[in-house]
Amino acid sequence: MSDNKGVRRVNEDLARERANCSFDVREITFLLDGGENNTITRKKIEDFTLTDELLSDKVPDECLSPKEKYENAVRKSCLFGKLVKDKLLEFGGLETFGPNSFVLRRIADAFFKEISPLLLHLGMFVPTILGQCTAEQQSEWLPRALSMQVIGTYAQTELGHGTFIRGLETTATYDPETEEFVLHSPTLSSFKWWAGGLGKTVNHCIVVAQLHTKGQCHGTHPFIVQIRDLETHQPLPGIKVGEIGPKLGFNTADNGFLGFDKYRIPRMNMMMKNAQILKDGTYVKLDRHGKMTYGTMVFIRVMVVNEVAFNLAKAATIAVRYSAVRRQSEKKPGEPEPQILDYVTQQHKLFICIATAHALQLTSDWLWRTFSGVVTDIKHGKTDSLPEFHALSSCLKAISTSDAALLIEQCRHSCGGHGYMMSSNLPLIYSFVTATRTYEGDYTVLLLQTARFLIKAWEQAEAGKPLTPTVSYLTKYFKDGRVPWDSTSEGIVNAAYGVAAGKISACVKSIRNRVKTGLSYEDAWDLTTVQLVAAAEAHCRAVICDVYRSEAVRLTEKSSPNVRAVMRQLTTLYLHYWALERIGDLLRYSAVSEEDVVALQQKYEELLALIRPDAVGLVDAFDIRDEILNSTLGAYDGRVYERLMEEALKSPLNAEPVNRSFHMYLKPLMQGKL
Ligand SMILES: CCCCC/C=C\C/C=C\C/C=C\C/C=C\CCCC(=O)SCCNC(=O)CCNC(=O)[C@H](O)C(C)(C)COP(=O)(O)OP(=O)(O)OC[C@H]1O[C@@H](n2cnc3c(N)ncnc32)[C@H](O)[C@@H]1OP(=O)(O)O
Ligand SMILES: Cc1cc2nc3c(=O)[nH]c(=O)nc-3n(C[C@H](O)[C@H](O)[C@H](O)COP(=O)(O)OP(=O)(O)OC[C@H]3O[C@@H](n4cnc5c(N)ncnc54)[C@H](O)[C@@H]3O)c2cc1C
Repeated sequence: MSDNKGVRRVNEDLARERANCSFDVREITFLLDGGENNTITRKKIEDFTLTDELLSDKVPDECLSPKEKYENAVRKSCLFGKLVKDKLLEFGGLETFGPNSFVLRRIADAFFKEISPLLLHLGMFVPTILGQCTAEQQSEWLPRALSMQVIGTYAQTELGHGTFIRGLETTATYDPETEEFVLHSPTLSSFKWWAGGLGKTVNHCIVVAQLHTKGQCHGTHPFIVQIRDLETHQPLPGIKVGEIGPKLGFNTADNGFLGFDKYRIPRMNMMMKNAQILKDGTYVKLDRHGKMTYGTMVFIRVMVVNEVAFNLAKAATIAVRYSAVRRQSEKKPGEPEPQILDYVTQQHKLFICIATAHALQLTSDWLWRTFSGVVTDIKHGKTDSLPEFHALSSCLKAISTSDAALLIEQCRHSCGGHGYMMSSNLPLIYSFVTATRTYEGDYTVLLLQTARFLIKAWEQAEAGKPLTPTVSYLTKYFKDGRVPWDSTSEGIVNAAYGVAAGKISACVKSIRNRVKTGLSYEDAWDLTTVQLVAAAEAHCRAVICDVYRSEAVRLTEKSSPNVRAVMRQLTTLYLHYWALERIGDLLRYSAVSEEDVVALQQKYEELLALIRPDAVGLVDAFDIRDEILNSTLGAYDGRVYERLMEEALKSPLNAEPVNRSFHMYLKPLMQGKL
């Protein structure tokens, strides 16, 4: 579907693909948007936000200097921020920042090829105020933050520590005399490092620091800290702040560093929902669970699953449309060059990207609903569901970001040389998504968090105790022996759970055997971490396969037969792909036979052929507007070569026929005068 305005002649191959598509593209768009009404609202918002006047960039962003790029990003952020403030709240007020904030995120991509310097303001500063402040503090900070009088970020990571939060060195020492906290950076490694927008943009930030009072340290807590003057924007006395320099991506996010020299903030600037300091310096802990101050990280991990699903959908749209337009080589001598989409290897590279985008999107919707339940529980003082949710969100964040980054890179490979052009947008999509594997909790570290939970769950199963929903399968597989094999979708999901259970069991055995040799539990755990990461990955894959399969069935119950058929083909393709990828595990833990493996491969190849005629329709159904795709290769009309040339001509190097370096260096070199 496209209502893109001003679309010129569509490439003939793309037009033919669309004519041959077996289903009504709009139907799948509605499914992915969560209903027709959501699609209508999204399109309305897109229509009045994505105007040429706001978006036009005479020189491509990637041709600007770092400083110009940043300034352009600030300009657009302010325009975008004003738009959100003035207009978008009409579409549901603050509620817009619930699931509908995904629409805002989507539109933001039309404004920023990289990142808005204000992303962390809306993405982390505001959510932390909501999650970590008392009602009284919220009434002070939230209106100022939402009206952008106060612009903030989230400064937790330091030069010396990111993963190990308990190891952070910045101190916040309470002084009862003045009722203030004294923030201090005692070492170079204690300097805050990385916070987005900190380098040049924000005037406030949330600082995570070790709280000291009455001579005792109570661990890390969040504080709201003003770092720049609201009028002059100069850093305040006692603050050392700057930008950390060029990175693989995120280059318009002005990630920054920050150090404190005995810098004072009022007592009430400690975010006091989960712990308080009384005027006399008494520490009062309100968090019965103990990790409630990590709440913003959990929230962002949930958001990130959706974020990477959307970015993978963008990459798949670009690569599939390009593959329908691009013709190369010959299959049989003398025949016309085929569309590269007709190569089975190309289908193998790309259809898994479409299926994974669906799998992650549906899993993310399910995760969001589960998260809402946990938040409601917490509001009622119940924190029992938190350990399971932490384990679930950690592994889903790790696997979704890692899979998406690998598959986006695969989309780039599938576009050959042109995929390497910045104007294809694939390099920027990749550089953005590959960072998600690291920030908000590194891949390995988060999988090891899930593994802790899985090992405990296994021990509970052994003791005959009840298990929480996402690990209840362990009871079923709590026995030695191989899982029966059955090649239906349900059978493959069961086998995936069987593999996870087998791997968890192997980890438990390994740890126990090592402990028996006299090692401490910690050492035995450490030596088993390669297996533990693999077990957590297997668990997570089983969950994604299960949720994707069951959600796709549920969502398409009322769909037309053709939509149901193509959605079924995609889920089956996904399950077969992962069964084949993990065939070694299946041979080890299930009763799959050699003939079954041959049948799996054959079915997988049949599915590629079945999906082929609908591939362009499937990416059209993501309904990502050209302004948001930002790609010479992926635009709806398929005018790939024209766009590549148009963009090339915008290069500043083409502004003059001869560059001055010819006269300065080349000519002297040619004439032996250098
Ligand atoms: C235009 C519209 C805008 C709207 C925006 C919307 C969307 C945008 C979406 C996304 C983009 C947003 C922003 C993106 C840009 C960049 C953002 C980057 C920001 C950052 O990058 S910001 C820094 C994040 N930095 C980390 O992410 C550090 C990772 N490091 C940790 O997270 C911890 O350090 C850990 C967990 C490794 C160890 O922590 P530890 O040492 O204290 O704990 P320990 O290992 O001892 O565990 C003791 C017991 O606590 C349990 N436990 C731990 N954590 C828990 C939790 N969260 N909940 C419940 N239980 C938890 C354990 O499971 C265990 O349980 P048990 O004992 O039962 O096993
Ligand atoms: C683009 C980007 C934006 C960011 N934005 C912010 C921000 O706005 N605010 C903020 O506070 N932070 C931010 N960060 C920091 C980010 O959260 C951290 O980089 C991340 O949590 C990883 O921590 P680290 O850098 O300390 O990695 P390290 O922990 O040093 O990891 C290095 C390696 O050691 C391994 N490792 C570490 N610990 C263990 C362990 N226990 N077991 C096994 N292996 C281990 C890791 O797996 C990894 O391979 C950002 C980072 C990036 C890249």
